[in-house]
This record gives sequence, structure tokens and C-alpha cells, in this order.
Amino acid sequence: MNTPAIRTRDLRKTFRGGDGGRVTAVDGLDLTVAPGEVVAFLGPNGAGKTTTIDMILGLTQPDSGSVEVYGQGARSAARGGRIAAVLQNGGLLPDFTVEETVRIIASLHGRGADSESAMARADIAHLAGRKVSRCSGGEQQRLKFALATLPDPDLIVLDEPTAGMDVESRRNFWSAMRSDARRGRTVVFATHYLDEADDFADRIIMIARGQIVADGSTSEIRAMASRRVVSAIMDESELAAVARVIADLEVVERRGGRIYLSATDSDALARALLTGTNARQVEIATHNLEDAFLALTSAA
Ligand SMILES: Nc1ncnc2c1ncn2[C@@H]1O[C@H](COP(=O)(O)OP(=O)(O)OP(=O)(O)O)[C@@H](O)[C@H]1O
Repeated sequence: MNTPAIRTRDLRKTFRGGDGGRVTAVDGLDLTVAPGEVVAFLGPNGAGKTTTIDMILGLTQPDSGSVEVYGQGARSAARGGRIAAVLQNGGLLPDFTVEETVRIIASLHGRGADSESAMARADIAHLAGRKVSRCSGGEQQRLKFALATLPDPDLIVLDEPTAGMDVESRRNFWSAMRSDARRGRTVVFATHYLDEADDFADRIIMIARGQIVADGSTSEIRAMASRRVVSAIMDESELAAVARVIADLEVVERRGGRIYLSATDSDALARALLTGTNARQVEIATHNLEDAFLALTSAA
């Protein structure tokens, strides 16, 4: 098998919280990303996406567990130019033009770093003479993306690259990214936006409370999300009887005294609840991607 682009094993990180206790940011993350995959880390605020990315980049040391990038430690992969990042708060110098910025960073990377193609890839060639301070947020993000591609890294990691952009800028950013990724670069990005993950990624990893709560191709996540959910007010102890009849029974969540269940055959599941248990107020609902996201990321 090819060496994975990223492999983490039982990755954990806690921080000191404001009240003197510990905040668990990443809680036992096992993850393998294959070369050439485009992967979205999708999760709500505080889910642990940035902390995970920082550990993959070697910017934060895990408390325990391990990270490998193309079979090497994160830092040596970064030093070797195999991995590059577009971070939320990466600084740009406002008084330089776009072209000057790209050329300066290209010269640091030495021979082989081609400013012209980096600008073309990021769709900023037409902004070459513009001062960075006069570029919009979206244009500045594309500039950061151009800078990240200069060493021609195998893996590019983007932490919420389109945060704060309007719809048009987001579309332009992703179209530049998409054409770059088609050339086989591995891309990992964090986002809050479901549609962004769905439109752009091959694979969605949903993260909540520092753990992976779902991991699949976008079509698998869609299929999972489009399953019908059957909910009822019932005793927890009766679930075992239902599971004997419905082989692929899944407990989606427990909320407000209701238990939400799913299975491929939602009619059979509803029948099993009504005929084999004391379940009351049985309801069947379709689960769209938005619901699935909320259910998966907000379950206690
Ligand atoms: N340096 C730090 N000190 C203390 N707590 C931290 C620190 N960095 C992160 N945390 C906490 O760790 C948890 C995970 O944060 P993280 O930034 O990784 O989440 P995230 O998914 O990237 O969130 P967002 O989408 O808001 O950027 C949060 O509870 C956060 O408050």
C-alpha cells in the first residue's frame, strides 16, 4: 500500500481551561488520509479541527498519540516542503503588491518555485500589481494559497480558508483550489460549511468534541444522512428486542425523552417498534444532510 499522506494514531490534546481545569480539544483521533484525497474536516466551533490541523503541521505537540505525514514526523515533512498550509491568521505584508509577495516567498524556496504558475493556479495573475492592503479578504486568501503552493507540496492543509468570504469569493476560491487538486495534490481543509464540504471534498470527516463522529465519501455521508429516522418515546431496555429483529439498527440520538433510530428499512423498524415494544408517539422523518450534521455533532 502507498504510504498514507497523513496517519494519526490515538491523537490527544488538552489545554488548560479558564477555570483551572483541562479542556479536551482532541480526544483519541485515529485517521488515515491517502495520497490524492481531498478531505474536509467538518464540525462546529470548538470541535477540535484547528488543534488537529496544528498537530498535523507540527505546530502543536500532541499530549499523546502520533502523527505521520508521508511516513515522517510532521516537522520534518514540513521542512522537506512536502506539506504546506493556509492558516486562519497567517500574516501578509500590506504594502507589497501581490506579485512582489509571491516573488519574495518564491525566492526563499529557491529554484523551482515558479511565481507565475503559482499566481495562475490561485487565479490572482490579474491582481499582480495590486497592493495586498487593497485586496479583498477572498483575494488575500487566494494569495496565501498561491504562497502555499510555491514549494509544490504533496499535501496542502487549509484551516477554514473561506471564513468571512461572500458567496462569490468562496466560489472563486474553490474553483482555483479544485483545478489545483485535480493535479493530484492531497488537500485537507477545515470548514463549518456543509455545502462547501459536500461540493469540494471526496471525503467528509465529521469531528465533534475532539472525536470523529462520521467518516465517509460525500455520497456515503449523503446516503447516511438521507436515511429516514424513526423516533419514539420508549424504554431504553426495549432496544435490544428491536435490534434482534432489525439487523442494522442504529441509535442516532436521544433527545427530549425520545430515542431516534435509523435502519435501511424504516417501515420495518416502525413496525417492530409498534408491534414488539411499548414505544409511543412513533414518528418517521427524513434526515437531510443538515439534520445529520446536527445530530452527529451535537449528540451528548
Ligand atoms: N491554546 C488553547 N488554550 C486553551 N484552550 C484551547 C486552545 N486552543 C484550543 N482550545 C480549546 O480546544 C477546543 C478545540 O478548539 P479548536 O480551535 O481546535 O476547534 P475548532 O474545531 O477549530 O473550532 P473553530 O471552528 O471555532 O475554529 C475548544 O474548546 C477550544 O476552546
